[in-house]
Amino acid sequence: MSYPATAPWTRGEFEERLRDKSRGYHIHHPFNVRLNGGLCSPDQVRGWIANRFYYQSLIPRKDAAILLNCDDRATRRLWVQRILDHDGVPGGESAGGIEAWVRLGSAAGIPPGELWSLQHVVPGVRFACDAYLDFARRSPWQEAVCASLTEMFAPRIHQDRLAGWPEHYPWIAPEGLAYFRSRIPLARRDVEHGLAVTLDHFDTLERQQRALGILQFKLDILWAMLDAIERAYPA
Ligand SMILES: O=C(O)c1cc(C(=O)O)c2c(n1)C(=O)C(=O)c1cc(C(=O)O)[nH]c1-2
Repeated sequence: MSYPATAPWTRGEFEERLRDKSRGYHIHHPFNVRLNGGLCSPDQVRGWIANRFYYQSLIPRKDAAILLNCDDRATRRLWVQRILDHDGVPGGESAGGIEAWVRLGSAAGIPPGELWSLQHVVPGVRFACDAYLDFARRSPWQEAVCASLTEMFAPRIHQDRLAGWPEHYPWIAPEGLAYFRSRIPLARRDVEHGLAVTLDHFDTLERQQRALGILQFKLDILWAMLDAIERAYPA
């Protein structure tokens, strides 16, 4: 039996190609390699935390843009949890991911007001994060879901931080690292859902190739953020 050259990849093959994109993840960026290898100065670590705060602060707005564009109730019911994970629920069990990031900043010596002021956010980081929010606003919701799939690769980078930072950066109070610990199960849960949406929606070869392009766009955002941070906080 012969298949036309344009037959879509099987689900397994498509997923493998998506996962293969890990090779371009920011875990391999020279700045991250130095950061998780214990080679960054306190100013560089603080610069990274303060700049990444902008990304964290936009994530729930990005997820709200997906909800706005999503006409599928079943998806919205699952997706709304992501906003609560980051913003927290008043009186709830967890203060939320953004608050946990603020605590990371405090543990590293950055007062909350200084983080919230965004005074340390450099233009390249701002542009990159804004591009992600803008993409989620303007694209079909399934494409924005696909862009979130860099989270497939995130548990490893969080684990690297948990494993290395206490020894490399003993001046950071250990309770500040709680954000990284909290994200590992949440990222796995999010990816399970995001991957199911992506494997269902991108069901022709052309669409599957588009999905790989979207994932590359998101990898580029994360990479460009570290390029900008590296430039702002030279060794
Ligand atoms: O620390 C990291 O390297 C990292 C990367 C990513 C990512 O790959 O987009 C996310 C996160 N962290 C993260 O904490 C997070 O909540 C998150 C949400 C999303 C998303 O696209 O919806 N990515 C990420």
